[in-house]
Parts: sequence; structure tokens; C-alpha cells
Amino acid sequence: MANIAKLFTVRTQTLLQAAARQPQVATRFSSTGSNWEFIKTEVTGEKKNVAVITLNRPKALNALCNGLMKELSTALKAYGKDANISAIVLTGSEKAFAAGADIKEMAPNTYSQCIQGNFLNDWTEVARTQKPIIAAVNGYALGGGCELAMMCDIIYAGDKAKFGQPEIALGTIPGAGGTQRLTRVVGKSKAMEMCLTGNMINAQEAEKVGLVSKVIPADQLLGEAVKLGEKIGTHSNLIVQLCKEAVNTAYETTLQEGLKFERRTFHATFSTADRKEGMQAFVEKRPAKFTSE
Ligand SMILES: C=C(C)C(=O)SCCNC(=O)CCNC(=O)[C@H](O)C(C)(C)COP(=O)(O)OP(=O)(O)OC[C@H]1O[C@@H](n2cnc3c(N)ncnc32)[C@H](O)[C@@H]1OP(=O)(O)O
Repeated sequence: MANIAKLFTVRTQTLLQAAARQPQVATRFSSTGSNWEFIKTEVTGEKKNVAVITLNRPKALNALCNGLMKELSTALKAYGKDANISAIVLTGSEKAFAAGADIKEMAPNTYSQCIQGNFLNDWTEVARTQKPIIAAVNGYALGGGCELAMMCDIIYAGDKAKFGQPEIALGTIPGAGGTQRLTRVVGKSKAMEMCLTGNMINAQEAEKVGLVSKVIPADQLLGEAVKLGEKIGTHSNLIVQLCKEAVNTAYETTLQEGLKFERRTFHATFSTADRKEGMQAFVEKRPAKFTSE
């Protein structure tokens, strides 16, 4: 218990300090202003506070080659530091969110190269992003594509989306969270069935088992995901960040440690100007003006 309290204090101080240090103007990428090869980026929403990153490798159904993952990490890091961005939407094309790691690229890998290069380790930037990240999944989300979606905080699915962990058919197993995150989300039996057969599930089943929080007609998916980002963006970016971390802690600790972490984080919000403002605004019957302080 002492350990979790210590961990909490250090993590919360770091978070609050990091938030306070965020520059008011940071790099802003637009769909027209960047030289991406494998992704597209734009900032959208009425308040221009939602970043949309679109995986853009149509010839390979957005297979996640090294170049694509590097660009994705770079964009996520930049948006993570941009004080004007409240939420990030990650999406693909109508046919594929992503059909997995690039099979042609990884086929020649040897065991020793995988170990020494810690293959797939650099994918974790997505899960490290401190801002809320919403996956808007149309079409295939397979293998690493499904794992990428699961690294996000919320998954919205288009009504034709398909999720699966087909690595078993390639003579390998999921390597970026498929056996771990999927099992925590859908339970052992369904995760085992998906990982051992490689069978896909459709959007409706994914919603039924809790893998996605909403199924939306494919052509409205991105708009709805952006609206979700905008809704989150009406709140304090600072408190949203703390709340995200508290929810994520549920996956990483025991219930007792998680409850303790949540309680201390809740207490910490009482040291922020945004908590004061939020409650004061309620009392004065006016909208809150948050400053992330
Ligand atoms: C983290 C790990 C280890 C992993 O993710 S392992 C990879 C797991 N993913 C998979 O096994 C899915 C592989 N893809 C498929 O099974 C099929 O492409 C789908 C998604 C069912 C779609 O099938 P189709 O509609 O018939 O399209 P298909 O012609 O296969 O694909 C279009 C192009 O994308 C390429 N492509 C699709 N998925 C790819 C992948 N994961 N890696 C590399 N290329 C891929 C495919 O080779 C083809 O290229 P080309 O035209 O040069 O032959």
C-alpha cells in the first residue's frame, strides 16, 4: 500500500508538472502542411481542438510497416504536447482500419533480430499517449490493427467493421497486446476462441462483447468520433488526463490498489484551479471556463 501511495505521489506530481509546462503554442500538423508518406493529419472540430490521424497506405490495407508506425508515433507525440488539442481520433479507410503488421516486411525477421531489436516495442507510443485517443474503425482491424485499436481509449466501429487476431494462421501469435488486452476486455473464452481460430467477429458482436462502445453507420463514423472528441474537449484537459490515467490503472493493478490510486487522484483534483472553477460554475449556474491549471 505504501508503494502505491508513493507511486501515486510521484506520478501525479509528474503529470501536474508536465501539464503546467505544456507550451501554449506547439507544432500543429494539418492535412496540407506535412510530408507524411503513410498517414494524413488534420485538426478539426468547431474549436479546432480534435486531431484526426488517418492511416493512409491503401495499397496494403494500411498494413503497419515500420515507416507507418514511426510517423504515427511522431504525430502522436506532437499532438500530445500541443496544448490546443483535447482529443485525438485515429482512423483508417472504409475498407481497412489496418490489416495488421506488415507481413511482407516482417517475414525475413529472425529470432535474434526480434529479440535484439525488441520487435514491436516501439508501437507502445499509442498506449503511452496521455490525451484521450479514439479509434474510429471501418473495415478490417486485424492482428496488429486490432491491437492498435485496443491501445486506444475508446473504440467506435463502423457497421461493416471486422475485428480479429489471425496471427495463428501465419504460424505466430499476437505480439502487441492481442492475447492480453483482448482477454481483459472480452474475457478468456472469447479471446481464446479468436486467438486460436483466427476467426473474425463483426462490429455488432464486438459491441456485444464490449470490445467497442458504439456501432455507427460507416459513413457517419468519423463525424461521430470527432463529436466524441469535441465533447471530451469541453472539459478540463488536465482533469481528463488524470481521469484517463485512473481508468487505465484498473487494468494494471489490483482492485484495492486501483481504488487507492483513484481516491488519491480524486483528492489531487482539489489542488487544481479547474476543480474550483468547475464547482463554482455549477453554483453560479454558468458554463465552466477551464484553463488546465
Ligand atoms: C502483429 C502481428 C504479428 C500481425 O499483425 S500479423 C498480421 C495479421 N493480419 C493478417 O494476417 C491479415 C492479412 N490480410 C488478409 O488476410 C487479407 O488481406 C484481408 C484483410 C482478409 C483482405 O483480403 P482482400 O480483400 O482479398 O485483399 P488482399 O488482396 O489480400 O490485400 C490487398 C493488398 O494488401 C496486402 N496486405 C493485406 N494485409 C497485409 C499485411 N498484413 N501485410 C502486408 N500486406 C498486406 C496484400 O498483400 C495485397 O497486396 P498485393 O495487392 O500487393 O498483393
